[in-house]
Amino acid sequence: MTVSTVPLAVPPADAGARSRGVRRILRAALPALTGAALLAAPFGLDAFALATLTLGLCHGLFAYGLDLSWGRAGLLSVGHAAFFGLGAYAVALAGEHGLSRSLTVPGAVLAAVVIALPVVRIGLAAPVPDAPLILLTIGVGLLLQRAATTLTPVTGGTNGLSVSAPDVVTSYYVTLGAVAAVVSGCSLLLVRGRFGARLLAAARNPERAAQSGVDGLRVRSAAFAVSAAVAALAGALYAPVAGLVSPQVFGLGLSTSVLVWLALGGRESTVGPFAGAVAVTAGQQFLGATWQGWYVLALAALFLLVVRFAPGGLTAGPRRLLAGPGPDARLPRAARRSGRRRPAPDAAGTGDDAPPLVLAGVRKAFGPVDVLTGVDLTVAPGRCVCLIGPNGAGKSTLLGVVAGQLAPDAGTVSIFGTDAGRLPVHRRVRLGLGRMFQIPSVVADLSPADNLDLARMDAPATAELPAEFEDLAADRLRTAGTLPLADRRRLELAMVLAASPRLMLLDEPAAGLGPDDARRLTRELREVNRRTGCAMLVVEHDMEIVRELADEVVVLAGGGVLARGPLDTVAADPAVRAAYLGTAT
Ligand SMILES: Nc1ncnc2c1ncn2[C@@H]1O[C@H](COP(=O)(O)OP(=O)(O)OP(=O)(O)O)[C@@H](O)[C@H]1O
Repeated sequence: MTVSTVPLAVPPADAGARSRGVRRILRAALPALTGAALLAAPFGLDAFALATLTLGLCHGLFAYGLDLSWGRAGLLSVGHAAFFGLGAYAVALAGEHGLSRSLTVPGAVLAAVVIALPVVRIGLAAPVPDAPLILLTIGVGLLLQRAATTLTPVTGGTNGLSVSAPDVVTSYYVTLGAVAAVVSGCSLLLVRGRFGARLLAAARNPERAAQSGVDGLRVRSAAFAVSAAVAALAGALYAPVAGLVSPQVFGLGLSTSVLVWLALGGRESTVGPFAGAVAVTAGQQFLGATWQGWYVLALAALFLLVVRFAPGGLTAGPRRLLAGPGPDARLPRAARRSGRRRPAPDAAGTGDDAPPLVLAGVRKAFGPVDVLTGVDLTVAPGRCVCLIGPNGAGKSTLLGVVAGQLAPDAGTVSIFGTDAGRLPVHRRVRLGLGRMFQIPSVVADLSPADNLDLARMDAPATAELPAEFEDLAADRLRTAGTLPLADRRRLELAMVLAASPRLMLLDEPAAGLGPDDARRLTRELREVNRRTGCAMLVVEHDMEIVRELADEVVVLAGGGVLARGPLDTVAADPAVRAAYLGTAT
C-alpha cells in the first residue's frame, strides 16, 4: 500500500510561529473588541439605532438557535418560527391575561422542546431526514399560526396582542444582551465539548459516528430540542421590542428569513448567525424605507451570490484565516483530550470466555425477497471466519444484521454472550464490535488525526496504534475525504483498531485496492488478529486473501450456510461449485 502524501509548502519555522502568534492574538482580541463595542453601543448610538441593534440581536439569537439544528446537527428546519412564536406569545399572553412571564416563558420553552422532540424523532426515523423534517416543521408552524388566528378570545386573532414596550431602550438592550450572551455562552460550552464532537460526527457521517459508539439519534435530537428552546427564548425577547405579537410570528416569512440570516452570516459559528441577522435587520430598518422593494431584491441577489460563491457564509473566509491551516471542520479540543486520557487496556485480557459471535436461525427478507432464511454461524475467540458466496447471496446483509444496521426478522444475534438482536449500532460497538465497510467510511471533512480522536472518544477501550499508522495520527492538515482510497482504507482500519475491538466485521476490505496494497492490508489484518486476539468475520471474494486470512470458511448461498470448513475442503465441495456456477447439484 503506498502512502500518498501531498507535498505541503512549509513556511520557515519563525514565519509560521509569527503567523500563529498573530492569529492567537486576533482570536482573543476580536471577541473582546466586539464585546466592548456592544457594551459601548448605548453611549454611541441614538435611540433608533439602538432599538435596531436590539431587534438585530433578537433575530441573531433566533438564528443562533437555528444554527444548532441546521448548522451543527445538519437538520434543516423550514418552520423554526413555530418555536420563536411560542416564546413571543408567552410574553404577549402574560401581559394580556395578567400572568407572570416567569411562568409563561419557561412554559413556552418547555412546549417548544416537547413539540421538537417527536418532530425530530419522526424525521430521523427516515433514511434521509431532510424531507420529513422540512414538511413537519412547516406543518407545526402553520398549525400554530392557525391556532393563534382562530383562538381570538385568547390570542386576539389576526390583530394579535400588543406588548408593553420597555420604557428605556437602553435598559432593555442591556437585559437582552445579557440573556443572549448567557444563552449563546451555554450553547457554546455544549458544542465545544464532547457533545459537540458527537454532534459533528453524527451530522457528517451518521454511519461512522455510530460505528464510533456515538448515539447519533440522541445527540441530534437533543441539538434540535435545544435549538427549539433557544428559538422560543429569542421569541420571548423579541415581543417587547416589536410591541405587537400577531400570528405572522409563526409564519413561513419569518422561518425563511432566519434561514437567510444564517446562510448569509455563516453556519457552525457563533459570530455568523448574529452578524447575518444584525446586518440584514439593520439594512431593513435603515434602507428598507427608502429602497422599498429594491432592498428585498438586492437581498435576494446577495443571498444567491453567497450561496453560489461563499456557501460557508460571509464570515467563513475571515474565520478560516483566523483558524489557520487545516480543515474547516475540527473536533473540539475536549474530544481530543478525552480520547487520549482513556487508559489503554490489555486488549487480550478481556476475561470474557463467551464466543464473540453466535448467530442462530437468522432470517431477513426485503419485501417479498427472502435473503437470509435461517443462518447459523459461530465465530470463536481469536478466529478469523471468511464468509464467501455468489453475488447476491446475502453476505453484506448478514454483516448488516450483526452490526445492528439491519433488524433481523427472526433468529438471535449474540455478541460476547449478550443478546444483541435489539441493540442499536453504537451499543454493539460498546460490546467491542468494530466494522470496516466495503467503501471506506470515515468523516470526510475531518483530518485523519481528528478521525482517530473521534474513534477513541466513546470507545469502551483504546489501544496504541502500530507505528505504520503514525502518519495518519499526526495529520491534522488534510481532510480525510481527500486521501487516496488506500489511505482512506488504512485510516478506517486505524479507527477500528484505535477502539481496541474484540470482534471485527470486514466487508471486502481490499475492494478497489491494487495488488500491493491489498497484500499489505491482508498482512496487517492477519497481524492484528494474531497480536490482539481480535476475532474477525470477513466477507471476501478474493480467494488469495481468503487463503491468507481464514481459519474457517463459511459459504453462504440460497439464504443459508451451504458449507463450512477449511478453504480447500469447501472449494472441492460439489454443492459449493454448483452454487458459484449457478447450477443444481
Ligand atoms: N436495502 C435493501 N433493500 C432491498 N433489497 C436489498 C437491500 N439490500 C440488499 N438487498 C438485496 O438482497 C440481496 C443480497 O444482497 P447482499 O448485498 O447482501 O449480497 P452479497 O452476498 O453481499 O452480494 P455481493 O457479493 O454482490 O456484494 C440482493 O438481491 C440485494 O439486491
